[in-house]
Amino acid sequence: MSKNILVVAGDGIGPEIVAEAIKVIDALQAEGAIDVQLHHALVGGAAYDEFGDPLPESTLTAAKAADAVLLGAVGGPKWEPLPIAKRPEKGLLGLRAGLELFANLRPAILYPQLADASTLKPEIVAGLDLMIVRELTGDIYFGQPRGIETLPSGERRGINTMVYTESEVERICRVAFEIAMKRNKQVCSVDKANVLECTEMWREVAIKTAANYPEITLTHMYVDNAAMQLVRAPKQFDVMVTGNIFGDILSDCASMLTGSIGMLPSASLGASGQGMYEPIHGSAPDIAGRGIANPLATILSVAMMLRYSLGAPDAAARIETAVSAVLDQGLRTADIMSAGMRQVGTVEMGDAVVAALAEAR
Ligand SMILES: NC(=O)c1ccc[n+]([C@@H]2O[C@H](COP(=O)([O-])OP(=O)(O)OC[C@H]3O[C@@H](n4cnc5c(N)ncnc54)[C@H](O)[C@@H]3O)[C@@H](O)[C@H]2O)c1
Ligand SMILES: CC(C)[C@H](C(=O)O)[C@@H](O)C(=O)O
Ligand SMILES: [Mg+2]
Repeated sequence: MSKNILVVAGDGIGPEIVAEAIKVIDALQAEGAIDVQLHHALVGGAAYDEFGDPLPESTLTAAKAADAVLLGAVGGPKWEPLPIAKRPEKGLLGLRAGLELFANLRPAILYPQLADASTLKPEIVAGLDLMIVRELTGDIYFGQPRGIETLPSGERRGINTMVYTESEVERICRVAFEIAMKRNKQVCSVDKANVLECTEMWREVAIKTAANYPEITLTHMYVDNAAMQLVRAPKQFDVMVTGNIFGDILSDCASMLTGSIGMLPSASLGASGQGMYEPIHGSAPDIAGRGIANPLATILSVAMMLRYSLGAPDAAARIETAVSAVLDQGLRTADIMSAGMRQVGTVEMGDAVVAALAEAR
């Protein structure tokens, strides 16, 4: 039976990179490898401009009805900062929370062809295959109280609150442990338990939950050290599990080990099989409209979507093989360009992946 994908192209480079991902979906559909129907909706700045609301009710309803959501990126200087309730990020955060997508998987894999593009020396980064499991619907992103208030003195005070319940920590740790069971059975939980009670509890719950997974080796690291270790010796990690804000920051950091933030896909999953798939990067306003954005993170997000939500692991693997083939051909967008390679734009890169897909059968 046909599966429904809600496409949310978003703002900035969002529509440019999503167009290339759709080409890949269309190519798989044309040859009968998948059976999907695409629907489109607005979130973020585009939705704010059209409806005065960064997350229109109709979009959330359509997202809930879909088997999967493919999202480009949202936001940009035109809309930030607006009054907090209207900020476009509320659109994306509202979508994640509305769909209860608490588990954000952010794999950071170095394609060997991009060893030159990594910010680390080849011997330190070769073979990197890291999975960051980021909690996505809690933490300081959603904790109350929040806001900006004016004190009697007239000075303003900005407030955000880091909050986790035990059950929220337990369920994200379980996701990380289940993933680790299919990998090297090693999980590093990243926290700031030396300072923040919320993450002190995180660590306790992680240890308690790990008791259900006797084969797992669970280690703990403070987030500041983890950031340093990621750029010092990233291969010491296999699966990292962490909260929303730490995971946001660490995954951007890890992306550069793979050559570019334009290479990292993500899957946001809940308790059902439904998921939202998006590159980890943003709307890149500095390069929007120039046709130079790297579409590979979005195309690789389609592969994750096929694997995790649409039950098409073979098609997913073919996309990953096609991406590798295109890199073998020496094609590089500007962000991953290195000596001796051929620089291409967003559209040419997407076309090359579609062409390679036919070969990857
Ligand atoms: N998931 C999302 O929708 C998401 C994620 C992060 C940021 N944002 C939003 O995006 C806007 C811009 O944020 P930012 O500049 O801090 O982060 P960003 O990720 O958009 O860009 C950071 C840098 O990486 C580059 N970059 C990002 N994606 C690229 C790609 N595919 N190819 C080549 N280069 C790429 C950009 O040109 C920029 O120099 C903000 O409004 C922010 O809130 C949205
Ligand atoms: C745009 C923003 C709300 C978002 C986040 O912080 O989660 C982004 O940085 C991401 O990594 O997806
Ligand atoms: Mg981020």
